[in-house]
Amino acid sequence: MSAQVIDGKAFAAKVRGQVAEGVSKLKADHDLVPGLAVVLVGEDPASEVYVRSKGKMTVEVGMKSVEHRLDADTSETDLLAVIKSLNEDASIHGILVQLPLPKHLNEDLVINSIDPAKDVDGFHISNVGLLGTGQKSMVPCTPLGCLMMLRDHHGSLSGLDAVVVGRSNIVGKPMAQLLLGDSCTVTIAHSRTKDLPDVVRRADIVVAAVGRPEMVPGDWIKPGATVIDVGINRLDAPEKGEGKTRLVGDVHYESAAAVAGAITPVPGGVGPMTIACLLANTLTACCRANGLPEPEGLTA
Ligand SMILES: Nc1nc2c(c(=O)[nH]1)N[C@@H](CN(C=O)c1ccc(C(=O)N[C@@H](CCC(=O)O)C(=O)O)cc1)CN2
Repeated sequence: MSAQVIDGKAFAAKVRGQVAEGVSKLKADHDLVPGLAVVLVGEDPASEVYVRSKGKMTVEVGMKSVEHRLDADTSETDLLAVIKSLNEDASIHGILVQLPLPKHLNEDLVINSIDPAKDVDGFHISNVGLLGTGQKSMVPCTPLGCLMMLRDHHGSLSGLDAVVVGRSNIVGKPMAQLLLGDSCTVTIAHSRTKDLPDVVRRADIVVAAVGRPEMVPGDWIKPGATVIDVGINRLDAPEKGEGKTRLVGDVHYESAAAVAGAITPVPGGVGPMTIACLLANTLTACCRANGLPEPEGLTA
């Protein structure tokens, strides 16, 4: 294995430390405490874990944490009423609705009912438009985390060829916008892209966010390229014992690590950066709401 492993867990801890410093300065200088509200509808086990972690880490960096846990059969009207009350609550600077939502709820309608200034996920249509036109916005947490790791590894990204494999609204599209903003030459590829291996082979930076376990093998990777694996796929692992599972990314780690210059592991790569960037966005939202300068190094 030759690639340098980009340690997302350690990087995320550093980002959370910077957020905690920013929070303590806000308290000392302005008597302000950023507040983050997380809304969970239903009992999806993975979502439960993520929401618990978000609440714990919010408190650890010194912010106010509020959780709204609603039944799986909650009506759209009731969910919108919760969001309206959070939009109007001056002690809340960030609102997040954990995804996926139960099927009977219209995800776009729900997300677009969040005050865009409090939309710390960056999923509101206004924030999507602002990011797409290069204006100040709230930036989706996972792509922001990837960008931070890439900037840290490369310094400047200017002129590099980047291929994003995946075209989701949550990761692929905003990731491409962020890389363009840093002057990369960006290709968005996906499962139907013609000659996908050759397209990926051109890239100095590969961001894999396609949601298919180990889809990108090492022989698609240009020697020395940086590989950011956004995938989190849980597979059965009978070799570890009955009922056991293991997590893999969208990249075949062993073969890719043998040729890449740098690579993020799964777990311990992009995943932990998602929550760290959520906290960074909440601090940013609080600063903006109060007309204060934004924290340095924590935004795009
Ligand atoms: N409203 C949102 N919903 C969802 C988002 C989001 O950004 N906003 N992203 C994902 C889930 N997610 C946060 O919500 C998230 C996913 C993964 C991790 C993480 O740290 N993963 C670990 C592995 C965890 C495990 O063992 O299962 C890792 O990769 O090391 C954090 C947050 C969907 N929903």
